[in-house]
Amino acid sequence: MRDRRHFDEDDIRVRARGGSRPRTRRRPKHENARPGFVTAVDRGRYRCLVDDRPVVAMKARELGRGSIVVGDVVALVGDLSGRPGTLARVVRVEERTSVLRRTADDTDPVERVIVANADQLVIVVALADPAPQPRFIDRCLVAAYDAGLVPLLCLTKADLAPPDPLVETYSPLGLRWVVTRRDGDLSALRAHLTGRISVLVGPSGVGKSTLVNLLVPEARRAVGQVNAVTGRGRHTSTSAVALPIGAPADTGSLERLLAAREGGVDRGELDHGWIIDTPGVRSFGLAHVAPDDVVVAFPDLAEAVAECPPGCSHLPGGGCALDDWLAEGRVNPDRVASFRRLLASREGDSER
Ligand SMILES: Nc1nc2c(ncn2[C@@H]2O[C@H](COP(=O)(O)OP(=O)(O)OP(=O)(O)O)[C@@H](O)[C@H]2O)c(=O)[nH]1
Ligand SMILES: [Zn+2]
Repeated sequence: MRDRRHFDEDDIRVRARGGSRPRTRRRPKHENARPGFVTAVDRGRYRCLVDDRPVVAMKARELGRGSIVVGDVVALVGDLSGRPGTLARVVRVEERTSVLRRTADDTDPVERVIVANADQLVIVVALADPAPQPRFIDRCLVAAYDAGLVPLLCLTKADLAPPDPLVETYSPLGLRWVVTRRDGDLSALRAHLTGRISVLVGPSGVGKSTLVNLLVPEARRAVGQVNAVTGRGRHTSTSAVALPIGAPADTGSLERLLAAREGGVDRGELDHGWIIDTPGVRSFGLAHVAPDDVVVAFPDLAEAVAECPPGCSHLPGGGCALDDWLAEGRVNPDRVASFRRLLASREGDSER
């Protein structure tokens, strides 16, 4: 992401003419573009981190209808000072390492990318008030595996109820988990967040905002700055916001974080990460996910499903091996029910 890593021919030609740079009426000189990280999006305005400062940008017309979302790494030109009232232009969106999508609901085939480049989905669930919904967890697991994000189960409000039943269900599946409470120690959660770009998702009231404010005490202020630019209130925004945790963020530390994914940098050497809060996203539609990819979130059922006839819908009847395994008591009925509910909801039956 270091800028001007390469010179293209155009750049060399300009220099070869010598003397003063020619005044041109050409398009922006993209070879001079600088890298930025999109931390918030609000109605056509993109808040980007450039070096260590926030810059507000618009999309260059030449980008057309392509979307820019939180987590995108972009190339920017124009006024990159970050001074109030200035507006830079995004001229390029770099290739995404992951995309987290949702559909408006399970039967709506229109995919919407919510977040780019994340590598962890933090599924925030309260141990009580509201009571945990394993179906919500299962749905998020499907979305995470589909998007190539590692899931982390974050069980909040540990002061109200013990984590045991959920941990007993999910830790045998290889799911990593942490337990938190607002008056407790968050170091285990912090350790999981360091060196990653994490998306937080959870039902209303589980304590997500509480957690974000504990992790990033200045979060409110940072969010306020976005709105000072756009003139709109936080309450009207349902879009995602990326917040740095740990060491102060700049595009250099982001570069190391992205390199860690390819093994170029040891994740243990990183001292910062990003959390992406998604206030408007309560869950994920799964219309775009194939049945085989739903199975991935249910490793405890994989052995049974392997005995199914080809093309099995895995719904009751129709020769699904799960029926036999259920009858023989070899699989957990709650898990089968959750699996089948997710599959059925994808085909248009309402889950709720
Ligand atoms: N007992 C207990 N209550 C908590 C804890 N964390 C948060 N709460 C309370 O739970 C309620 C919801 O917390 P929020 O942080 O607003 O939850 P949220 O997930 O952001 O909710 P939405 O804004 O609706 O998405 C508030 O009344 C918090 O004070 C906790 O660890 N223990
Ligand atoms: Zn089947």
